[in-house]
Amino acid sequence: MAKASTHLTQLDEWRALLEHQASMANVHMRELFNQDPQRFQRFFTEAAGISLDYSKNLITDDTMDLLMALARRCELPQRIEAMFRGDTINVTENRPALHVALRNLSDDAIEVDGQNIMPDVRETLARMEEFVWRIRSTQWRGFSNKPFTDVVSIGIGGSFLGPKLVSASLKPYWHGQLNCHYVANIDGSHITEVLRHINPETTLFLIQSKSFRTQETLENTKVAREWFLHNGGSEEQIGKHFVAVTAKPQAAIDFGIAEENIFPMWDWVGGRYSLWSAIGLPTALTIGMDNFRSLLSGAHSMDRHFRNTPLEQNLPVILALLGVWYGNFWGSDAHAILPYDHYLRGLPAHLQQLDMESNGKCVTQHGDPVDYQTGPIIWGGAGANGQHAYHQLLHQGTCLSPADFIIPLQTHNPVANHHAILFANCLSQTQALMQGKTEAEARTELEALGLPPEEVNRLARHKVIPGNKPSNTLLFDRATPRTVGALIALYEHKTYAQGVIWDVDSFDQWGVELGKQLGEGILQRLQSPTTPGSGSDSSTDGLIALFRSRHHNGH
Ligand SMILES: O=P(O)(O)OC[C@H]1O[C@](O)(CO)[C@@H](O)[C@@H]1O
Repeated sequence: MAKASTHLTQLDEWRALLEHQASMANVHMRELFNQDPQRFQRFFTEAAGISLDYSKNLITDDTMDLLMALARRCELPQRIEAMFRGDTINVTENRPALHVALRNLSDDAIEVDGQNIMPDVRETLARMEEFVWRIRSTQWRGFSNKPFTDVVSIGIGGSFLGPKLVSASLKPYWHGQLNCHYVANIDGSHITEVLRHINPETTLFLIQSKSFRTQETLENTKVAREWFLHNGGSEEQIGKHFVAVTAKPQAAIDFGIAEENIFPMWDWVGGRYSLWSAIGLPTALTIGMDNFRSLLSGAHSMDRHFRNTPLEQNLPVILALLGVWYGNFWGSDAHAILPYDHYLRGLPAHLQQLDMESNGKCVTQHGDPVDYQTGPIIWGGAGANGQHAYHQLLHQGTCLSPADFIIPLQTHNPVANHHAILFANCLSQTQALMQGKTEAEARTELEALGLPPEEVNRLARHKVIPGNKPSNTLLFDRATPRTVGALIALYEHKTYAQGVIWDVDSFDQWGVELGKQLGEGILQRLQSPTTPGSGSDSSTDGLIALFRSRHHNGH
């Protein structure tokens, strides 16, 4: 068990980091690079096909030593082992978090309650394999005997973001005849827009819900079912077109899904860690099972790295500790994810759920309030697009948001000189963030343009860029199933490692429940004028009345 967290800020290791930060407060990264020509080599490491340059951070060797000491004091190596061993690390839900078992390609057994879970994992993979083969080879067809052309995955949160990200990341590996769509939102426009473009005869619906009681997913499934029945399908043919993935098979059966069309999930997989399970079926259908297994093997090599590599060379641990450094010692409360790869543009959205749902916590795993910052706001978007939008704030704004720049060395689409230009853009951003531009440099530039002295004086300060803004550069050869698997697993482990330092339960998500509870009562009041419950608060009452007034008026 980790050090009791109310004392985290009292630890000698924590205090040492506070003192060290004070000594670093006026150091500029430019100087650090000037002083040490080996800085890149010193702060560069690789694992599982992913390279990490973390030299453009506000760190010295001492910083890393002190961060590693904190990690050891928080028993990070023991906690990593506890996760792989299947200990009950999700303490509030009283279960392990064993997404690593889903990609365990070794012969090692992994036990939950004394039972080896690997046979179930392998059997499910074999079932997926057969199912994927039957659909892709057109053995399994729609009700009019036509091969499937479209897969619609209905799910939300972890039952949506992970598979959607992987499908999009691996678009070059898609089956030419099979299109994949995702429906998540309860906003009726989402499913309307998807249904508008597909044919019920050739569409397969995958209902993805670990709990099988998520409102958005169940309501969208009802709409899909009605649409199917009103457009040529019949009750008897539902079995050909509706498949579910869930840890609650009875709920899916009660809902009308045929028992043989249900793929299992398990309590020991968290929703946001579930893309490696049968929740990955839409991905497997689009990229094929061989590629899906390569995805798992990429993640598995990152797992082995995380488990077996000393903290000093451990990629997820390094990223985690850098996040702790900025969040807890430099006052940063945001972290940007900037993939310079069109196919990986969904990465910020997936990592938002992964990180913010995992570490957005204000009590420790023992239930004590924390007196330090936990998970940051994760945000971001595709580069180079962001350079023409929010990078201004990164360069000259007042908030500190360290950023991960993520870029492949090679592209799947060598169009003209695009990849070299993209790469240059990525590097120029990290360089600009690091070195900035001094007032003297700004003046020299303006003078070189021949501007009169008063114009130089007026503009120089606006052109100053402070620099000293931290970034990581993550590289891999190309977005292949293996590298994408390793990259996502890297962030999963980073998230867990930070949760260990902050002593939170990274695998529960009680915070999302209150909105769901309140939503039920509000829905009743929106729909029924006789439902009591007014007087909750004037804002909510007023907004409910406004909605009802529009609906009474027939809008
Ligand atoms: O797969 P389910 O049970 O439908 O849940 C979907 C998502 O909802 C959440 O529980 C949050 O509301 C996520 O953790 C989960 O990924």
